[in-house]
Amino acid sequence: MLKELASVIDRLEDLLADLQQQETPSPGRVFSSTTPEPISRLVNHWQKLFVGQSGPAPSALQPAAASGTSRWVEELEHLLIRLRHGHKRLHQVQQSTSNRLRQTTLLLQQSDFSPPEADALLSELEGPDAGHQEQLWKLIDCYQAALALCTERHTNISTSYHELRVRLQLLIDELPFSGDIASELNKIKRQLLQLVDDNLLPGLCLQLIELTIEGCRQERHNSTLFLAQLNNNLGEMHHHFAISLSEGEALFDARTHHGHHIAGELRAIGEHLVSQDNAPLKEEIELRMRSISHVLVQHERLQERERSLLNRMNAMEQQIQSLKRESNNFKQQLSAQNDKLFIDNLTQIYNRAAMEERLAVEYRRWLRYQTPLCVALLDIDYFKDINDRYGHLAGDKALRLIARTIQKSLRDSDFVARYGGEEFLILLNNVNPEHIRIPLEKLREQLKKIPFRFKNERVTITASIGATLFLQGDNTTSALERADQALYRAKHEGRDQIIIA
Ligand SMILES: Nc1nc2c(ncn2[C@@H]2O[C@H](COP(=O)(O)OP(=O)(O)OP(=O)(O)O)[C@@H](O)[C@H]2O)c(=O)[nH]1
Repeated sequence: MLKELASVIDRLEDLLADLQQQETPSPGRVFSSTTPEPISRLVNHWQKLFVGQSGPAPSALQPAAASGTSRWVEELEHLLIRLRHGHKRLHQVQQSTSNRLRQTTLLLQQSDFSPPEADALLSELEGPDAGHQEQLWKLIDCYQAALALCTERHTNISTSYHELRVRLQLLIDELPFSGDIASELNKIKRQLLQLVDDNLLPGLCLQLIELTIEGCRQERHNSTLFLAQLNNNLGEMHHHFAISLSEGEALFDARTHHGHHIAGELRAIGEHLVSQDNAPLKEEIELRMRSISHVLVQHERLQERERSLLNRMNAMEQQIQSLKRESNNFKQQLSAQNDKLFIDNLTQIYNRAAMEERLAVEYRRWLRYQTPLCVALLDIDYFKDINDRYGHLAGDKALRLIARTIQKSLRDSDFVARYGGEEFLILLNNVNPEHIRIPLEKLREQLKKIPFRFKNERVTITASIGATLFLQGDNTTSALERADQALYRAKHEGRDQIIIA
């Protein structure tokens, strides 16, 4: 992809150079607007003498494209700066990705658990520009953990099957793919939720790694296609432009030549008129007039060529417009993809990645201004029972409604993200430290009031909340840990309650 981007930049630079050259007034250019054009002066002169009209030269001789050119130059210069910047960033990302993946590869090669399919995947991973390296890295981590759990050859197992499944579900939510890849990922997620045999976990991890790589490949393919198309368009545009320029120059030369011819004829008429006033003079004039009308025919042909030149310039303008439309589409796709990176697939609220960013921002703000900041963890009570009794689809539906209710219950300036499977993180900024219980109680009550109905049964879902204010000397981890401990207490002291630590 870097290669294609580089050649797009090359083409744009060529085009820009040509446009800039054309923009500079020069007597040798057909569209120069400042230099009086010899041919238009001549035609004007000729019109005065023979047709009895004076005025500006025919419109085809006007510098029609001159004002448009400077606009193109500006736009192209702008585009070039952005492309060069993008090229540099892509290069840096590729470098860091390949370094990290090389480390991963080494790590996995050292493990004696990797089955033969893993080798094929590893060689894919070694490719220089695999995307989403963060998620791949985490998936490989999960894969290693799953293998360790299955073989039980590692004594210091810290991750349980349950935790691993929850981690994998979260990772799936973070993957920003759409279409077939997204539905395959959802299938795996469902399998994770219903998995009875934990020995199948390593296989599911491998499938996830494979899908992520495929997703990256598709993304790369789409970007490469776009760049190739852009490159083609620019190539075509450049071709038209080169033809237009050389045609313009040829036209100018031809016109100058014909201009001289007409001027010579006019001079000859003048000389004969002065020196003779008899019959042979009339004959001579007739002869010259025939010659002039021949030149006129040629002149009309030149005008036709000029019209076609203008048409070509119009085609170019349209191509630039379509190029702009394509670039805009691409930009929109990229920003949609970016949004997806921070939105949880199921609930459509912020995901954990977004939460990490926001928490860091709020923490820095708290350090600077010391306005009270509260972090709360909310976990749905006995959610496993909902899944077990009414099915995972019902569980999914409940999660969506719960997320929406939390969002509605809070102020716009507060922040909520899906922290884990049925766990949510809430940030309340600028709160009155004496009254942080009030909005959280209101939220707990509203969740309890949601009229869930599964299999015709009225079901009440409750939530436990652990919350804390950021205190002197805190960092994000220590505050989160305190909120987590508070949540743990809320669960163990009977659930459906709030503990503020
Ligand atoms: N339907 C559905 N279930 C999910 C999702 N993510 C996590 N879960 C389920 O949420 C349940 C969480 O169970 P536990 O961690 O045992 O907790 P719990 O049953 O809520 O019990 P307590 O938290 O102790 O009150 C598990 O059954 C997960 O499979 C999801 O995206 N959709």
